[in-house]
Amino acid sequence: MENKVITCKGLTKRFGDFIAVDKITFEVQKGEIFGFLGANGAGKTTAMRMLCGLSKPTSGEANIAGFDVYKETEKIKKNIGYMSQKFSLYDDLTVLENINFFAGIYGLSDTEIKSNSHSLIDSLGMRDLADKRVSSLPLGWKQKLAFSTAIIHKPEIVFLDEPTGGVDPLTRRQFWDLIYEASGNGITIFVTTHYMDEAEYCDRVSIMVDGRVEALNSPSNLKKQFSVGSMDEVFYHLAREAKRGE
Ligand SMILES: Nc1ncnc2c1ncn2[C@@H]1O[C@H](COP(=O)(O)OP(=O)(O)OP(=O)(O)O)[C@@H](O)[C@H]1O
Repeated sequence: MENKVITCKGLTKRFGDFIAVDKITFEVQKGEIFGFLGANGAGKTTAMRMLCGLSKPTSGEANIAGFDVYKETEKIKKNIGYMSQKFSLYDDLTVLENINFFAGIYGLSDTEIKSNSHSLIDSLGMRDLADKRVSSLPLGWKQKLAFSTAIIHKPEIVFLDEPTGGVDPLTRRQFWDLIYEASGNGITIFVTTHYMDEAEYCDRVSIMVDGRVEALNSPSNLKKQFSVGSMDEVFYHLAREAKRGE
């Protein structure tokens, strides 16, 4: 169990009287692909912001890559990558400018930036697109580029908040090839999604309902636990109990 890179115990966030995240407890192993599911309003983003050191918990404990979420938020930020649908790339910069920008933000040296950015562009098969503005790329390409820039500093963990919103299943599948590659290189993946095909690709999945983690296991064990044939049905079974959401 020495390979735990995320541990949280009784982690809670209140907004006034409202308990957005209610005593969540789990551990994630190094290199694991951990799916963080829940209906709208279940508390995923609030929980993820605490784990990234962006929001102070009300109570409970959490340790990320060896650092405490109350006292060592700057160290956490240096050791993680983060990608969301809302915050990713600069549309008016080129592909290469975006890569260089994020590499700089993540603290890489000029020499590292030069060598990393060119090998990244090659590995993504984007050499012909290096000088194109990001605004001209299809969404699927933008997502792959955003993911690659989020891990350019080889973080311990990358947090992905609905990374593949709005693209078709084939493009999602291609995106997941990058996720598997990163996980094979020892990067832990913490991913929220509303797509149940993606839930099937995770090593383990937790499902939040009204601020609490109501189920946590591998997709195959969850299906056994709820005696159903798909993650869709597992999710429906739990989410229909939810009081929050739409
Ligand atoms: N700053 C805040 N002040 C008050 N309530 C908040 C605040 N941030 C979130 N909430 C509430 O906490 C609950 C959980 O929100 P959160 O955004 O974490 O859910 P989510 O699971 O990420 O949902 P979605 O899938 O829609 O993004 C919601 O009811 C939301 O309205």
